[in-house]
Amino acid sequence: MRRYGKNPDEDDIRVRPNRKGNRPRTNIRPKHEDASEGMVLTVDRGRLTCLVEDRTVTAMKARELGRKAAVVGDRVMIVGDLSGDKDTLARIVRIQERSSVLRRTADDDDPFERVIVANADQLAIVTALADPEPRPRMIDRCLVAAYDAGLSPLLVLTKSDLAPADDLLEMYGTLGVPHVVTSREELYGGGAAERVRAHLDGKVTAFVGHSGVGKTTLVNALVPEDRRRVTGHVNAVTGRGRHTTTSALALPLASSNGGWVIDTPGVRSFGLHHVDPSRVILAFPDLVPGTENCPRACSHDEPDCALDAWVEQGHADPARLYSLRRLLATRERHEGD
Ligand SMILES: Nc1nc2c(ncn2[C@@H]2O[C@H](COP(=O)(O)OP(=O)(O)OP(=O)(O)O)[C@@H](O)[C@H]2O)c(=O)[nH]1
Ligand SMILES: [Zn+2]
Repeated sequence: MRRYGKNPDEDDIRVRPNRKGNRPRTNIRPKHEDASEGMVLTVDRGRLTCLVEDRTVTAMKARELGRKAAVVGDRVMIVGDLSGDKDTLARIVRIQERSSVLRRTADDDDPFERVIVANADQLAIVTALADPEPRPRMIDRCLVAAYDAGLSPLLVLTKSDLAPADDLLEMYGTLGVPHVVTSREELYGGGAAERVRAHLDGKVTAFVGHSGVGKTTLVNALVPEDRRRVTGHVNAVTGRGRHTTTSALALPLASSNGGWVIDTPGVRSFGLHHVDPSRVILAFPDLVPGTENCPRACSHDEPDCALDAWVEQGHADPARLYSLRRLLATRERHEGD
């Protein structure tokens, strides 16, 4: 029997002639009052793994979302089969407003700058003290990305069995960046995992670091045993890690108060050309009042910048202004960034 009325389950819904002549639309839009909220854990070729309550649900983006991509850490509204059973596919119908976004820079593999992590609170910058040698410029760029995105930075210095941390700590002491020094032995026997965890509890922390710095070793010490990754998978031919995916992966922080560790494989650097000096300077509250007499849209690194006078008058430590300018200067890309 033919039924009338607006039933979204109806197969033969009549469509209105479309004046613009593009794809016909039904006047019945799907309703999503029954959607559940989930968190995106990882993305792989259009399939998103989401946590809905305590279930892991595979989902695809609904067409109505258009070009906007959901990324790891996103809070999304999902409809459809949310059982988490094998071979089920749910639909993401909305991406909730983000509290923060972290952008990866464009590179050879991908010409577009992209958001890689949403809603992180903190950026853990993982640097080895040796093998590979620390790269302060890279650390500075990560700090700028963190300050610009409104994330608090955390410096994790690994491989302390190979070299001391003093020089680096002196360099970053001026910035007041919190830090933890670790080694593989201390992570898996000593108290280093607990020391790192103390900075992560209850927060969403994105981990970045160059290949070989010991990020996998570190992350594995922080997440439940059954979520650990295999380390040392470097392809003998290409020299690259086996996991070439650019998607990050959210892992629960073991024995914590709802903390998340977001591992970001393949993130070599951040796009910084969108960075606004007026946001970076917010990480320097002692310098902010000194900018009152700056010219409009001051880069804080130009002859008329009022910060020189502010420091000369003794309102702030000159080393802080030096550090700010060092950070702002990393916005210009160099070879190897
Ligand atoms: N000496 C020393 N070696 C370490 C330490 N932590 C990790 N390593 C070694 O450093 C190498 C790289 O460690 P991974 O944890 O795989 O490093 P990663 O940063 O994840 O590197 P990719 O997998 O290439 O992204 C491995 O051979 C580790 O065993 C440490 O504290 N001290
Ligand atoms: Zn200025």
